[in-house]
Amino acid sequence: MIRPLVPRLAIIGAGLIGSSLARAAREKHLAGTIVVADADATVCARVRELGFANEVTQSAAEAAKDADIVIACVPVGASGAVAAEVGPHLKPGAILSDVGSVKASVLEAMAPFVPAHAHLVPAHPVAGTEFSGPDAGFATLFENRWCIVTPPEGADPAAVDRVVALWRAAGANVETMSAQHHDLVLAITSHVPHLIAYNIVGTAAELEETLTSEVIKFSAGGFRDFTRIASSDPTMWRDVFLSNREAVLEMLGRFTEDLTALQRAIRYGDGDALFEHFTRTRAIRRSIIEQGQETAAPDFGRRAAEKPKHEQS
Ligand SMILES: NC(=O)C1=CN([C@@H]2O[C@H](COP(=O)(O)OP(=O)(O)OC[C@H]3O[C@@H](n4cnc5c(N)ncnc54)[C@H](O)[C@@H]3O)[C@@H](O)[C@H]2O)C=CC1
Ligand SMILES: O=C(O)C(=O)Cc1ccc(O)cc1
Repeated sequence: MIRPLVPRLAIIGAGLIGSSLARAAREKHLAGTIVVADADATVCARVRELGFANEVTQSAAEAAKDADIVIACVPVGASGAVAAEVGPHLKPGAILSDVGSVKASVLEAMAPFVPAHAHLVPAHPVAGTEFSGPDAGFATLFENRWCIVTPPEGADPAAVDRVVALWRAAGANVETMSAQHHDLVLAITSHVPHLIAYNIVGTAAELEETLTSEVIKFSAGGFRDFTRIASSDPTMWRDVFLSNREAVLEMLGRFTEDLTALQRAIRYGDGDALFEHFTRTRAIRRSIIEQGQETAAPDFGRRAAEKPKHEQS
């Protein structure tokens, strides 16, 4: 029998990302044993019904015992608590990782709890949906998507290689960078766009009653896409903005300045400025499509086949 990539894989948090990773690991035979822990008893019961784990427990500590790789798949604000719980139970050579959308603060929160005989190798699969919970996951979520690995300075190269190998085997393309750089890039590519969506949908919801109902009735194209993003999990996104405060504020500052420039062009009827701006942004969209990361559909990076069944039309 071929030895699996990870003899014992522990996944802490069985929501969208944790359950997708467990499903991918199961379908692709990446782990000898998949142990799933979730603090929520209802989630544990559902994971047992769905059957993508070999063992299910409410105790992260129990799941971490004897595990080769432990991956925290919880909101970033809970990653320190998970590290504190599993840290004392990590065996020599074990790797603690995560999937959080923010990296520097997660590294800072988890590092103090990782014993000298274990390794901390954080990661972020840049793939997801607006849905949460164990039913929302699917095995192909990471297929041909990026996973960014952010090893701390002096990380053990063999431990980093094992995390990279796991994500590649789950279908992802992997790139390595510092946690700080990750947070700056993701602030503009993911965090600020989510904030814009939350904001515009909030603005529409607070218009006069008749106008709001027309917004809902005629919502198509742009606004409809924003409502999808703005329905993402409130706990997860609260934690993202509180954890990546500096980078988000930096990018929001630049965004606001550029928005003011567009506002001025509209006010003064500067068609050339608007045309030049829209031409530049169109080119960016085209280069994303050419790199094969996006379909032409306005769907924030997801291909139809990657959507959960209930979403496919
Ligand atoms: N949703 C998305 O599209 C993406 C999310 N991420 C990151 O993945 C992480 C998880 O996100 P989702 O899977 O969407 O969340 P989710 O809300 O679907 O699942 C999180 C699970 O963690 C459990 N949990 C919370 N605190 C816990 C604790 N202390 N111990 C054990 N279990 C605990 C919850 O009960 C829940 O079942 C977040 O850090 C998020 O930033 C990364 C990429 C995409
Ligand atoms: O649903 C979408 O469009 C997303 O953007 C999903 C997503 C959310 C958070 C991440 O850190 C990565 C991907």
